Amino acid sequence: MKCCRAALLYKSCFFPFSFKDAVDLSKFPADRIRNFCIIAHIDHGKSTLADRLLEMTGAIAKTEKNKQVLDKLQVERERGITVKAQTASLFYNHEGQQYLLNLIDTPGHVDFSYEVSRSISACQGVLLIVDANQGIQAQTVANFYLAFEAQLAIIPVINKIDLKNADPERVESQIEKVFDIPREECIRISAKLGTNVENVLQAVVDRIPPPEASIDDPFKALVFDSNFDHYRGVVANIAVFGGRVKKGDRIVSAYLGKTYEVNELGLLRPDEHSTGKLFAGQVGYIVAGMKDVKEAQIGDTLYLQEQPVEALPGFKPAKAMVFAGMYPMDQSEYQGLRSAIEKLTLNDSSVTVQRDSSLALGAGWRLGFLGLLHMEVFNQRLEQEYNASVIVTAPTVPYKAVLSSAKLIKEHGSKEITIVNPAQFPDRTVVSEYLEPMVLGTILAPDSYTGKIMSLCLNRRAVQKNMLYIDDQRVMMKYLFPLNEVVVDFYDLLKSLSSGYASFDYENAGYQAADLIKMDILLNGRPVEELITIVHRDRAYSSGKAMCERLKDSIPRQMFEIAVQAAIGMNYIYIYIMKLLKKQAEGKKKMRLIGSVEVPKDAFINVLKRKQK
Ligand SMILES: Nc1nc2c(ncn2[C@@H]2O[C@H](COP(=O)(O)OP(=O)(O)OP(=O)(O)O)[C@@H](O)[C@H]2O)c(=O)[nH]1
Repeated sequence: MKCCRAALLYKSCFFPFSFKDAVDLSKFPADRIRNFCIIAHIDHGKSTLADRLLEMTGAIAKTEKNKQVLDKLQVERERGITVKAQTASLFYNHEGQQYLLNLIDTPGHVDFSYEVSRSISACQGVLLIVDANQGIQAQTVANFYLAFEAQLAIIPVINKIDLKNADPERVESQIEKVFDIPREECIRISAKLGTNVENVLQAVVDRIPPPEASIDDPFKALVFDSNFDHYRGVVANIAVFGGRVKKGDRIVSAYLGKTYEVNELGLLRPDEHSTGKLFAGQVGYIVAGMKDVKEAQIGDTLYLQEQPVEALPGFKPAKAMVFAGMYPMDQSEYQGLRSAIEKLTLNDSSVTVQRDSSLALGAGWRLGFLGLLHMEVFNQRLEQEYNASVIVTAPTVPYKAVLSSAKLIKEHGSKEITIVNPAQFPDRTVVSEYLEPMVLGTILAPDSYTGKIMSLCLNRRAVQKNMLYIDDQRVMMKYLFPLNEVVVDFYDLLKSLSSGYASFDYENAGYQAADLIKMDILLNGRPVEELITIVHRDRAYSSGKAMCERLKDSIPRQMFEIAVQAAIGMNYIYIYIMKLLKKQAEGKKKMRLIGSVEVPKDAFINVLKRKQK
């Protein structure tokens, strides 16, 4: 699917330039190669800058149609966000020399920061884009540290200087204060108009070191991304750290120890250009008959069968932070949904899938995602690309329980268990302690919103760790949050209470003991399987009441009276009786029948989203 779209794009936008005639890849020694990625807060202009760089180096023609060439997925174009990082090799002439610049586009949303770290692992430098009007945001800080810790060269680029309210002076001061980068190193550009973009290309050549890779070493490559193609199997994106590889070579995956024959390889411009070989320092794609993305593990090392090498240090696999059940609307659609989920996960190895079943919802799966946006995007892709209709249960974070029952410890083979399904939450009588995942959140906002933000954080059981003025008007705050409190709607609320000015990002911060309980929501006495949640005891009443109220607002009026209840075990903590007036309209939306009540499918997610009082 993705490849077909890529092929169409290629036809419509590729510059009339004969690639093979112009380039002999073996003539690109590593010292004329630069591997870099663009990192930034969401919407600060990465994709627009990438488009300009592609145009200026002749990879694509300059037309309106080519906006955001690297954002290939339908959901990316619709939502205006980048989900999956793409790679493009550019040829650039500088002071009489031709350079090969490998650009790796990265996503901006917090859920996809895992993609950012994998892109970084293939690079020696980054362009850190900051919007000239908005200044440094939470994701700018998070991305800066990813690059800084990986010891990459960092080129600060201040974008959107054409905007009326642009204040590059102020942004330069922020960059100096927060990142300790001299203001003279900042490049002011307008990616939209192309202003000064040439300076960015020059800086890439001058300031980013070439990869330390020698063609005389044995072949060694890092797999930093992979996609699945129905015809050819896995297409892995690799960065060659040493030696050379060509079509027909037999290569080994260090992770699995399996051997494969190289069928095809080449550069990405941004579409595939078969070159038949790749050399030290280059970045490109390789197809070697791998049938499953799990065979091309991100972070794996590839080497030649006859020249084994020590594996490169891989990097931590993505960890699912949000889990939810997915079930077909109708059990007769089970097979179709299974095949759709299989196909989508072939291309997204960060989604974890476990078979699951429930009395009310039948057979389905429990899926793990990097965050709520990741889950929503996955769901949207299932519906758009596979026409699948699914029931999604309340998202939950991975809680832990320390068991006290010898019988259960034996059954599970360990004292500590992870709970990804609230329906399987173990009772307090068999548990000595519950633990919840914590995150360290960074919030950046104008100081006039500080009071409101502090009370929102307090309301979410957060503890303040730090507060810093990054200039005379903007504050950076650090809070330790229970992950559960930020996962669903924290960001939406933060945005709305700060009129869109606050930004937020978080990183994992381990586990902490917490007083947790399982809460059921019932409709006419029937538990709603989608809405079982694990809550903090202190929050049970307010959260149960709010969920009941939102559920009643989400259900179309019915002929008869119904009860909406929240319960902990056998205790009802809140009851709401609805006076119902009219027959439910035959809605276009798909409904789920619970007891005798029809509930619209999207009601469940609305019920979970809390509103700020
Ligand atoms: N005025 C102005 N607008 C710009 C400039 N660069 C980008 N934009 C606009 O800013 C918005 C976001 O740009 P994108 O390039 O999609 O941002 P991004 O950082 O790639 O976003 P994600 O992929 O979602 O992280 C778009 O509406 C662009 O047209 C610029 O130099 N000037």
